[in-house]
Amino acid sequence: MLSDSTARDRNIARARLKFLESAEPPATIVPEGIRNSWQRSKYLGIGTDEVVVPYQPDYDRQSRLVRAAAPVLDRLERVLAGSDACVIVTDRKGWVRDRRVGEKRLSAHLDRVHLAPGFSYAEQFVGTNGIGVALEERRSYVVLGTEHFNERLQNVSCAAAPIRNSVTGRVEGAMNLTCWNGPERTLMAALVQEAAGDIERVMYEFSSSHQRALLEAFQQVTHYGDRPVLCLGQDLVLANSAASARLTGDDHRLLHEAAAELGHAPRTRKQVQLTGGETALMRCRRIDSSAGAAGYLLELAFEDPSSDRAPGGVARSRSREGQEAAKPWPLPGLAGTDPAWNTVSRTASRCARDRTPLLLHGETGTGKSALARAAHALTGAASVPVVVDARDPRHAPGPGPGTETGLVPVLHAAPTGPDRTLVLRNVNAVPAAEGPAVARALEAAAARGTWIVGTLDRAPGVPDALRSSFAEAAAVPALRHRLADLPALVDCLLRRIGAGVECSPDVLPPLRRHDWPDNIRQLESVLRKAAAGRRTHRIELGDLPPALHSAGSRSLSAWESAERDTLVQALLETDGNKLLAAQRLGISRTTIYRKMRAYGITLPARR
Ligand SMILES: Nc1ncnc2c1ncn2[C@@H]1O[C@H](COP(=O)(O)OP(=O)(O)OP(=O)(O)O)[C@@H](O)[C@H]1O
Repeated sequence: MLSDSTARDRNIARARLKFLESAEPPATIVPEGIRNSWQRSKYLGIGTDEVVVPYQPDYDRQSRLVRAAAPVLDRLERVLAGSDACVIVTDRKGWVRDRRVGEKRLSAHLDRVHLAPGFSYAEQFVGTNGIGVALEERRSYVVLGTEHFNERLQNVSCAAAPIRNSVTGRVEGAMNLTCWNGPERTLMAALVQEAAGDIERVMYEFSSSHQRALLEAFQQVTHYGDRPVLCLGQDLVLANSAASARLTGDDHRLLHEAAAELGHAPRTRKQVQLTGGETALMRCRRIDSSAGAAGYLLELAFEDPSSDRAPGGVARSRSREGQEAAKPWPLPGLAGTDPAWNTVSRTASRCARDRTPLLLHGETGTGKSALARAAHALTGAASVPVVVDARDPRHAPGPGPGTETGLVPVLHAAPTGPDRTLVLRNVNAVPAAEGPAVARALEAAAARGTWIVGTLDRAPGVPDALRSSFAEAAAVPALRHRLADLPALVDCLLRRIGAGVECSPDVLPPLRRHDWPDNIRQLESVLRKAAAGRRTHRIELGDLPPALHSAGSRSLSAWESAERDTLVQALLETDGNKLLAAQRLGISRTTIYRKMRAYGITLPARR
């Protein structure tokens, strides 16, 4: 005779097959939550024989959730050692953030079905599973073997419980326990709920010490004045009325990103263009609590002098800086009027005129060498700057002392004089051993009136010996931080590309959405390729590469890229008609929706 649980499993398995094959809802023998989840999964067109889930390896391994879960998972890992169980923590969207497995066989199985850190187990990708249902229904849930939508998950059972922020009640993630199917599964729900509660308590301790630290810093600053102040924590925003009157939620996000980029520098300033086009000059301080980094305190000054009512002179002079930055500073052959770009253009021009050695830093392709060239041209010099790249393998140091290789002889050979400019590109790549000799070569060139410019991308480290070779430093903004300049840059680059190439206005939105890790160099290359392959007299949406139609920032495998490109191509060819595109590809409409979501594909609505 069958045991009760085996008979139940068989009945559920039968009900599932019948549901998949017919247009009827699942039989009532199936628990209600599972029935609902099966219906959602079927509607979304999720596969039943293969687990296809998105992967995002670049996640924050030090997030508050991960740190709060670590001691709880450590304890459970010790308790479960050698057993056939595994504990997992996911974020609120179902992305697996940590996993501890008791035995190897289960570990190998979970790897095969991608139930591992970096993958998403949201219901929309995997169908009915403990994590997905608990997050969807916002309550703890047990999914037993055959209740899983996907066959590959049917030999395990799992229980999951949401992890909530105990102050706001917001779901922050899920705690999950998975084990091979077996009789002991009744205790699973109690265990995960207790573990989720433990994580919630640790998170509460973190956030209360973070919130105390932020509140204290905010009160100290706002007590003495009425200038705009904003305090940004992970789930806390404090703004005085001067700040809240001028900022939107999107501005908070922009300012948070800008503050995070400034990193650990104790007190730093930066200009940020807000979503309404206004420029804010922010002074940023990182606030730490006993539980680690709590957030940022931002003191703001706006471009508009009427907003600058701070009693001290500090904010007023900064507002003047803001006004200065707002004035364009055109340089020959280059485009842009973003305040940060104006500032660096003005600095470079002044340094070129005064022959002040300048270090330009910024991400690759932002225009550091181009700025040096243009500022040099603005002095009226007839010569062309000499650019020496410290990363060029031809300038690698020779086998021993006295050999005539390396950077030094190249720098000594560069023409020098009052109308000359010498650009040392990638200063951070100068080998430490060569540093002192390179510094002497730059000094000798500067002594003869040559303007010295160094460039540096994000990688750290001007070699010690070269620190005093540059009297000034200026930052060149990344393209994604000066998107208001995109139309002007596109025009400028198209003029450079060739006779009469134009761009349809439809092309700008996807260009705006892209991250541009290689900045203007990458924009130029995209436009060149689009211009070369364009089907009409101007560049249209369909001439852009598929990656530009997808907003995902994760790196895709070769197979995923190919799949995404095929989807985009089909969508472009059918003028955004998803049904037609799905038919053309031989997949269902729900699958096309799911894949578009997974790859972040965005195309304008059909006209
Ligand atoms: N403001 C601009 N207007 C037009 N073109 C620009 C502008 N800024 C940069 N470019 C173009 O972008 C390309 C990359 O610029 P550049 O080589 O100066 O970047 P970089 O920051 O020096 O890069 P790297 O760090 O890799 O040395 C060049 O073709 C340059 O002409």
